[in-house]
Amino acid sequence: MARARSRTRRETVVETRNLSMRFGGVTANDDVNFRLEAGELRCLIGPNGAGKSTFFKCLTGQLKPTEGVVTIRGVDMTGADPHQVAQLGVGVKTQVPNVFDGLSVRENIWLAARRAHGAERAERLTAETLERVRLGDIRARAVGALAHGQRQWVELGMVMAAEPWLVLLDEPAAGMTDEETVFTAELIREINRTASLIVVEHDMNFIRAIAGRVTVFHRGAILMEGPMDEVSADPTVRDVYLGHKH
Ligand SMILES: Nc1ncnc2c1ncn2[C@@H]1O[C@H](COP(=O)(O)OP(=O)(O)OP(=O)(O)O)[C@@H](O)[C@H]1O
Repeated sequence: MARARSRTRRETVVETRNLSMRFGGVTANDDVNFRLEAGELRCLIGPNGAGKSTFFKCLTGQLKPTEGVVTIRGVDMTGADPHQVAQLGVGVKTQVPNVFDGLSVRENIWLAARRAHGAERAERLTAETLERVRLGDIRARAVGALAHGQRQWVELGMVMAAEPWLVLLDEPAAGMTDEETVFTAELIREINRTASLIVVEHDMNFIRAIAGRVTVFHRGAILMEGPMDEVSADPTVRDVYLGHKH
């Protein structure tokens, strides 16, 4: 019996229990109970100020929740530092750029690979990653001289080169053109072949393109979860986005 059950319920890779985060009088997250299963690609959506980024930061160690617990693969990571989260094999891309502008595309990706792996493997992963993010032709260019979209792909490449099993991305398609957004969605689906993902995003077309499950935040709490089609057709979700219900 136990065996049959474990086959139907996949491993929980991220869980929060009764997570709340307050900034003075502002409740940014309010009693959030969240669960991500192995292999999932989950988007966090919701109107401005709904609490998505705050929740994301509680998962990555950028913020320590006021109340509640965060576990990653069953390990209590509540209030852990970002580097402790990274050490578990978690790849994180925050809204704040995390590249060395003075170094080349290749050097940035190599550094990320080398942080996680030995020299030989880092070399191989760097070459593979440059292909995957299609930046091979500009590998020698300084990252500081690149266009916005290319910089974002360098950062995604840095996440990929470490071969994480869990990836947390905050607005990976922000400021991109439609064409760039399409390729970014492709990259994310590719990452999902070997990693579970949580992606905070605004762009509805992008969310449809990556086609994962969606968790809708509203006023710091989870309003609804499900496939994008179901969620976007839900009258309450539509009202929240149009600002009818406050
Ligand atoms: N450091 C902070 N100090 C005070 N209030 C904050 C802080 N960070 C977030 N907040 C508040 O918490 C609430 C949730 O903000 P959060 O940035 O998590 O929302 P969001 O859903 O990510 O919004 P957006 O889509 O605009 O990024 C907002 O009312 C915001 O003003």
